[in-house]
Amino acid sequence: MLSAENLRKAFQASDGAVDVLRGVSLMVAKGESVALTGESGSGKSTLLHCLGCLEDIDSGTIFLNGDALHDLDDDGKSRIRRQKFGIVFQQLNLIPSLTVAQNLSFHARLAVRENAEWTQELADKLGLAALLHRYPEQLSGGQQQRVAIGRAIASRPEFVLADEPTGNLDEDTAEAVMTLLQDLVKEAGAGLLMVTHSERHASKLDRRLHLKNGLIA
Ligand SMILES: Nc1ncnc2c1ncn2[C@@H]1O[C@H](COP(=O)(O)OP(=O)(O)OP(=O)(O)O)[C@@H](O)[C@H]1O
Repeated sequence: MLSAENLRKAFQASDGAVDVLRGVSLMVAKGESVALTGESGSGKSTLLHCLGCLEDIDSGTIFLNGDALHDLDDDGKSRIRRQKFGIVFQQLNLIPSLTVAQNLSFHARLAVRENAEWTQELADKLGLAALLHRYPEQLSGGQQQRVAIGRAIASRPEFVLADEPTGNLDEDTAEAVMTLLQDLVKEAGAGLLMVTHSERHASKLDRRLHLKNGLIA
């Protein structure tokens, strides 16, 4: 289970401090898929980054299956990120100099959990089997998004954090990619917290959390 209690996070911008998270508490169970919605600028990406140890919090607690993430130093945070989380970023962050196959197994290799059979199974399920030797720039937007999803799941994470994984895709492709993501996460028995602007996608997940004025509404 991933749980956060009273998370606070402010940024110092050139025009003053921005209080983004003002006491956020939430819980996502293992195997549960939860949508994170909220207006643009409400702090969805910030919350995801804080939960995934990519951004330091000002105060509050974050626990993943009993481990306190808020107490970890930078090395500890990197280790947890590698071992426990699969993260799909808004800007996919595929590595341009690596092939699709190498991108798919990149995080699994870092987590020392590379498994050729599982990676091949993912490539088949994601419709990437014929593209394994291509480079990211030789793929369509939807194909790149599927590689980013496969890469996040290849390391068999306990939790997948996805920041609008279907942004920039047309409705039909987005729908197909979403279904794949949900199926793969369920099959892996992982939890999913997914930022989305789409009512339709949010309604397909088990539950929804809505961020408003720095709090879960
Ligand atoms: N590094 C930063 N420095 C200063 N302000 C920041 C920084 N990162 C984010 N912010 C501010 O924090 C607020 C929340 O940003 P965030 O990206 O988390 O929102 P969001 O809900 O994900 O938005 P969107 O739906 O548009 O992607 C915004 O007001 C943004 O301007």
